[in-house]
Amino acid sequence: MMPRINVPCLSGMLSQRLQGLLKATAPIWTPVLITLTLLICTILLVTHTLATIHSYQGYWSESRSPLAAEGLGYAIVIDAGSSGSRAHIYVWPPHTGNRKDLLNIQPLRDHSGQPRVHMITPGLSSLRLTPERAGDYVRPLLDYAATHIPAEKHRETSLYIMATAGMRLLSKDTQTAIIENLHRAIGRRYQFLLAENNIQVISGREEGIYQWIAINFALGRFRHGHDGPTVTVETVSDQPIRRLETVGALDMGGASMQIGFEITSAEQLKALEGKVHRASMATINLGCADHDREHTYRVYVTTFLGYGANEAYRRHSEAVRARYTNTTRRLYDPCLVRDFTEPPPVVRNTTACAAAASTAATSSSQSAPATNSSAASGHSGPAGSNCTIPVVGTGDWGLCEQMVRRQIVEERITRLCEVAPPEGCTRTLVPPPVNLTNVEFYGFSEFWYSMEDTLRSGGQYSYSRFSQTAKDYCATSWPTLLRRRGEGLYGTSDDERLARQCFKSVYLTAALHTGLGLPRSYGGLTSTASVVRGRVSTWTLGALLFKLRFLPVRSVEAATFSSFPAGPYGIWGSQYLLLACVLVVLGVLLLYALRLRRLRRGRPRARLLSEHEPMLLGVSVS
Ligand SMILES: Nc1nc2c(ncn2[C@@H]2O[C@H](COP(=O)(O)OP(=O)(O)OP(=O)(O)O)[C@@H](O)[C@H]2O)c(=O)[nH]1
Repeated sequence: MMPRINVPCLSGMLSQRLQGLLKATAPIWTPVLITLTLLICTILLVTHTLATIHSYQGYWSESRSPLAAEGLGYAIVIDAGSSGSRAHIYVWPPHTGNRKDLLNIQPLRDHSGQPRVHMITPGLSSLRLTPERAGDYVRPLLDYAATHIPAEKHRETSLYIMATAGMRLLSKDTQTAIIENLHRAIGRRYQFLLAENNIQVISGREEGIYQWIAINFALGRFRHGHDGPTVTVETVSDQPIRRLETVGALDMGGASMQIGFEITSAEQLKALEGKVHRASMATINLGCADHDREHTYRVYVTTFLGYGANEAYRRHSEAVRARYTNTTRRLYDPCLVRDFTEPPPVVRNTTACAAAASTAATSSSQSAPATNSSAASGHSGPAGSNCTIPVVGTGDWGLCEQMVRRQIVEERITRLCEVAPPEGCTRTLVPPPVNLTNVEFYGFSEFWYSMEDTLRSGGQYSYSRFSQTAKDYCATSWPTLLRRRGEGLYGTSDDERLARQCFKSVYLTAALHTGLGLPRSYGGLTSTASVVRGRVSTWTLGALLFKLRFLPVRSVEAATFSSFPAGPYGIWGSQYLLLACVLVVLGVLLLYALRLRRLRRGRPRARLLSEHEPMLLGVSVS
């Protein structure tokens, strides 16, 4: 008779059969499972280790890091500006290990707590005719740095020389000649790390970005948390982010001026549509990972080459001299302090000058009153065909303001391209196409020197207060100013600062209100020295933070390398992985123990069951 199979019972029969099978084979599969789990974990960990070794090696070979594996890291950044070069020395402790933190880079300080900075004048661009003298030029700066950085650290101390507007105004060939000579001379004499692109003429945009980073770092605006003014940022990801509000940076040097501020709203972003403005946008990621939105900032940053205070003065001065006619005996400049006589003007060889020179030569009574510097220069009178008509200050704030404002407005239309794009041509002093009145700005360099040095009006800016102080200053006669300086009123201000302070004060306000279009009632500007709330805020610090921004993640990897490798999700990703592996192994072990216990307890029942196995399997024979 054929056996009859009861179909509805099939699945139950099978599962019971499976259970029986599992029970029977439990002592075999549990150790196999454990071994497999351990094997997979080992493979994963080895893969991570290899990946980490790879990135670790890449790091050292790629940047020849200035980061000391333990102890302090050092770097030297030379700001080679148009008016002089300054060596800044920076130092930082090992990274905290938290990927969210930037390196805690600080200036090296002297015993009184002042940052160690050494300055030389004139600017690096003064080597344009003698580039072979680059080694002699930079030596005082590097000797200074070498003295203050421990000798055993020299080999791991990166040296950066970043030249700004003065060098930007030179031809590419001249720039290259100076840079090559610097490389050769430094390589011969010093041990500092000097990669090929560590000596650079940086763009105005870069300078602006670095200044923006530096001030926000100094003010703690890159911190996490909401212990300060916050803002909703709509411009870095699909979801708005709430974080600390950053401030804008205004930097007026001798030859150029930079502005940088964060674009936070979609509305501002829309206003910046169009090629020219898009070119002024920079996306800065200060995080450790490529797609780190929390640390990504969209910054509007632009530079106005030629709109530094000294270059602006040079053009203003030319405009004054352009009023020269055959009959001019002396020229008057409302922007120079009253009764100051400008040393003989720039050498110009025009027919009119030649005529004036010969006229002046025949009239000793008309020769220029010599000032200290003009006498020293040996050009206190007419010199052949050179135009040496004196320019006398009248210290008239109102007239000067009119002149300077007109200069800015007219230059928007007429200024020729002095330097190849993208730096020069289109960058006349125009307002950015977004409303700046709600932006808080910090002003550097001339914004500080011109407000504070002689006028003692640094800090919170107010047009009415500042212009009144400056108006009084302009109208003070030159001999009175000299006497006051003798009494210690103007600190270390030299003749040039005292004499041009009137122009610079006017220019500063015109740059803000006519150039950048800020209303005179605007009160959001704070001019500041290079130290803000005890923290340094020079652009060189921003440059270093930016250049070393990937060091934190690498140092985390490096620090944890010997104990446990970091994976693609960092050290925490790897730790989670390890934890998961351990939990799985523990779980399997527990299961195994429970099984063994139950097997031991249930052995007689198992035997009993096995006696009835055919029935339990649902096969009945009829
Ligand atoms: N009073 C005072 N004036 C300074 C000092 N350093 C520079 N200046 C003057 O301030 C102006 C701007 O100088 P910097 O900020 O050094 O600008 P720079 O780097 O030479 O100029 P760029 O190349 O355009 O960036 C120049 O006219 C300098 O003469 C300083 O320490 N004190």
